[in-house]
Amino acid sequence: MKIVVIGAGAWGTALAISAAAHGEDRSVVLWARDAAQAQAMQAERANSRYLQGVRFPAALAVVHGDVMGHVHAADLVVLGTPMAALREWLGRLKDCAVPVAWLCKGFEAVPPGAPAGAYGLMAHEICQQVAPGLRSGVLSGPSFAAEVARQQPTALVAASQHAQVTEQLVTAFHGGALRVYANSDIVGVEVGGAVKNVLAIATGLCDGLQLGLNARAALVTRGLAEMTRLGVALGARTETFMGLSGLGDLVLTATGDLSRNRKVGLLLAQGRTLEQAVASLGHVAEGVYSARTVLARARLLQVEMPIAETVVDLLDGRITAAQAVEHLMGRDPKPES
Ligand SMILES: NC(=O)c1ccc[n+]([C@@H]2O[C@H](COP(=O)([O-])OP(=O)(O)OC[C@H]3O[C@@H](n4cnc5c(N)ncnc54)[C@H](O)[C@@H]3O)[C@@H](O)[C@H]2O)c1
Ligand SMILES: O=P(O)(O)OC[C@H](O)CO
Repeated sequence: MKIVVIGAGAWGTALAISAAAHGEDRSVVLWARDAAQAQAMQAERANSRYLQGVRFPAALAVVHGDVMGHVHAADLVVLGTPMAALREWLGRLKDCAVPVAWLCKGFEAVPPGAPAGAYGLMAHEICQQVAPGLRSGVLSGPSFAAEVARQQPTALVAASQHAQVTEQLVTAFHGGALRVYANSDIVGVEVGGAVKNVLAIATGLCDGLQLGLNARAALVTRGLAEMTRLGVALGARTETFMGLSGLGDLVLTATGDLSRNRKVGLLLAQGRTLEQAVASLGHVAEGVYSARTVLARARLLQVEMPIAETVVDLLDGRITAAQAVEHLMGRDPKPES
């Protein structure tokens, strides 16, 4: 099996390492956008910018430059870029006969200056728009890149409307320290992966303000209710949110200190500006870019998402961290649903 991974950040690299480390009959090509980074990775046999101390297996080759020759010879193409680059790449791959899966977790950001009511799309919706003939899907679930690169046990979920794509993802990545489950509910899997990032900003803020473990459990639980309400309104199945891409990824990202989204909340609680917090990460924190779209889509569907709304108000500078807490605690009593 030949797997091509496009995007050599933390997650693309970790999965490329993992796929190359198990199975004898495979080759993995990792495409890096940056020539200098590609050269450094080729020389060091490691990605020291994003995953220090992890050596590349022999079956992993790093390439740069024209990727289409590799793409057409592949059995599976994996897009490891952030959400912001997905539209561009799906456009480039639109006539590709090979199955394509993305790893990004988010909703497309609302472009600056967009008219009121404008909203971004989920990854599979972008694909339907720009590459409707592509056999495509998503690989998601609770997974910190550093742990996967070190071959620590991890469970993922592959989702697609095409069974052949989920089968290719399972063949490519299931084995060794990775378990890959299949799910046909791509809407649920993508909503879970996007909304947990927004909620992790909220729990980071909560922990940074030292509000306590009770408060964090309340945020995670009520956050799961928000995520599920939005997902079901968008056409997802409720049970998907009890799975790896719902509860699983929410618990990991909201409580695990390896999370970049959680770190944004922690830094905001320390009084850093959003620009300072984002600049200090050195990685993408998708919740920062997805939050407004999550809220815009919820509003269009008349879905109540008070935690996401509070995160958006905070990110946009309309409220302070202290006011965010007052906002959530000052809400009227409600039935638990
Ligand atoms: N890091 C994780 O633990 C993890 C786990 C699961 C999912 N994800 C998701 O995977 C996606 C990527 O995350 P990451 O952690 O690898 O990000 P990262 O910040 O570590 O790296 C992003 C990479 O994407 C590359 N890139 C940016 N724009 C590009 C473009 N137009 N074409 C090609 N490459 C481009 C950058 O050069 C960089 O190498 C995000 O959506 C994230 O939510 C990350
Ligand atoms: O570091 P984060 O917050 O982008 O989270 C990484 C993964 O999505 C966790 O599953």
